[in-house]
Amino acid sequence: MAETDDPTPRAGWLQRLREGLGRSSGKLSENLSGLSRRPLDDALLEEIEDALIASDLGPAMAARITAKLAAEKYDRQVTDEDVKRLVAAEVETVMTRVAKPLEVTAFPRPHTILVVGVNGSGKTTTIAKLAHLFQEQDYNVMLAAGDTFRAAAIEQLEVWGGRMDIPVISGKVGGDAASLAYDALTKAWEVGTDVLIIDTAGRLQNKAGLMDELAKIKRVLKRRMESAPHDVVLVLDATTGQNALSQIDVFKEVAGVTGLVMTKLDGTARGGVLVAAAERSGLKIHAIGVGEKLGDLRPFDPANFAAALAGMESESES
Ligand SMILES: Nc1nc2c(ncn2[C@@H]2O[C@H](COP(=O)(O)OP(=O)(O)OP(=O)(O)O)[C@@H](O)[C@H]2O)c(=O)[nH]1
Repeated sequence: MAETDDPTPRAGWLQRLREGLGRSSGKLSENLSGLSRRPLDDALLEEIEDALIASDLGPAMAARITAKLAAEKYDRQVTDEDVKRLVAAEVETVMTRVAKPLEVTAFPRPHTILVVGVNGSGKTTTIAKLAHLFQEQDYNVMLAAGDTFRAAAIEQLEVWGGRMDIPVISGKVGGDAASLAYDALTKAWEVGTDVLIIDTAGRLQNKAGLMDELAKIKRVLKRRMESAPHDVVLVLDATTGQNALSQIDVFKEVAGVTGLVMTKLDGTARGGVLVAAAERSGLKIHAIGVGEKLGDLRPFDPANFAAALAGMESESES
């Protein structure tokens, strides 16, 4: 498990973001390399479009970028840098529409966040990282170990809570997740906690069971506090590529997801999948993870993400 004392200054984060997305930007460079040594014509435009699709940016974005390139450079020499600059600009435009860091807005408190996703997506560590972000903003946080199916998930959350000095409400393995969530909300309300983050089970193999369980959790939370949960956050593992996209569809259906966190962008050359996920689902992107340490998950910043994905220097770095 990762360490907790990880202050992550802003420059350090930009460096990590760039390193984390290095495989993805490297793949884009590789796909584009050697393409731009002749004047831009229809055949070259098609090759560039294919290279962008092969970089997981999705066909719609690839088409828009090549259309812009044609408008700017037809019959003229283009460089890889010209294409990357357009990729960065287009990705930034699309991602700016969906970028929305999680905010503590509920009044009265607690702001209640339900976290959903398949096992192994990085859900538990993401909860710890989000808690860390809220602590950095001086909010007090409580966690609820609502993945009652697995002892390891409960223990892992308790360990994180202990390290960060955050209370963790947990129950027995096999216990009722909804009543645990209700107890946690009651407790958080009583002690004046700012943010309650609730873990949930992620067994997609039993879709109907999962849907019932998540619906029940939401129902009982509402019984205690009509506006809860204030966010239903889906954690996606970027390394699962296209699978991540189909998980969005399932979890939108079973859990009424309101926003996304994508983890493990450092472990894949397919970082473009976040762009495809945003375009396809229209869901808000709250944060991205590029490593295992607490400071490796930060609120989503479209300009820096776009620049890192395209392998360009971002404005804030220059
Ligand atoms: N490289 C990398 N690893 C990550 C990231 N986020 C989480 N992980 C690792 O992914 C693994 C799974 O994370 P967990 O938090 O245990 O995932 P989970 O979804 O709760 O999975 P279960 O506990 O198995 O249900 C752990 O080893 C994490 O350290 C990330 O952004 N980058």
